[in-house]
Amino acid sequence: MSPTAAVRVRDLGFAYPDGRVALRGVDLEVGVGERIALLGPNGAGKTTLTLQLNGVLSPTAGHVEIGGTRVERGTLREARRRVGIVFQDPDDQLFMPTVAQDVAFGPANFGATGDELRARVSDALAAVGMGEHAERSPSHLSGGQRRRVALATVLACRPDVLVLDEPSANLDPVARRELAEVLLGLDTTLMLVTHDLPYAAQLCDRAVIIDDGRLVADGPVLELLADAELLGRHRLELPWGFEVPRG
Ligand SMILES: Nc1ncnc2c1ncn2[C@@H]1O[C@H](COP(=O)(O)OP(=O)(O)OP(=O)(O)O)[C@@H](O)[C@H]1O
Repeated sequence: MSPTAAVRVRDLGFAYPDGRVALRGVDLEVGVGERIALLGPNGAGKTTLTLQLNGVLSPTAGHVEIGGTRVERGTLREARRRVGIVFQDPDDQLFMPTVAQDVAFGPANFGATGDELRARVSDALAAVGMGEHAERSPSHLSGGQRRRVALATVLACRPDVLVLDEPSANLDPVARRELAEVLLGLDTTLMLVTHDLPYAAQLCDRAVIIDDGRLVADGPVLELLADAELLGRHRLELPWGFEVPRG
């Protein structure tokens, strides 16, 4: 057990208010700077797990630690600063009149002002290649551009852990590749929730499979993807013709 783990999830259980159990005894440790894919079929509990990391949802059993600090009532603000979640639908994250205002919103909320705030906005927009679009309305951007801006809104908060929920969904092949290049250029701890197994292979070293609220596999991403029987058991499939690169 590393004292410097970016994320430590201990025996985590969660049931929604209607009684549906979404997580059962999940243990997971993610090292600083590690890139890990969270794989699993629809309804497995992947999004529910990510929402526990910054306290949007609170566990019904077990706990989460971020950078060694337990996520609980008194540390929620800190957890939200440290863990940035990019939601699947960029429109959940964009609501201001301009791109720059959207990107400034998070860091301003965490206390950044003046030159510091301006630098955060321009750095985050430059990181996602959207610097030229700062004064445009997010609603006038393409889906791929909105996804980049949504990522910038989170990067501007300079999180220690970046969580992306289905970042490649609905992107054209060029936008998908460009987003991968952006993500590969970051040095934060990365947790990627995806059904896009080649994307997981490209971006991550390690993967876990979650099914029916349980963590059922954890290992090098290429080893997991090469195990057709394991994938089949958890309703995961590589795209036709995709060859798992030899690790
Ligand atoms: N607000 C909610 N109230 C009750 N049950 C919910 C709620 N949100 C999700 N669930 C249930 O919790 C379980 C886990 O859902 P979750 O969204 O975490 O799965 P997922 O692995 O992210 O799925 P997907 O790949 O489809 O996005 C599912 O059974 C789902 O129906």
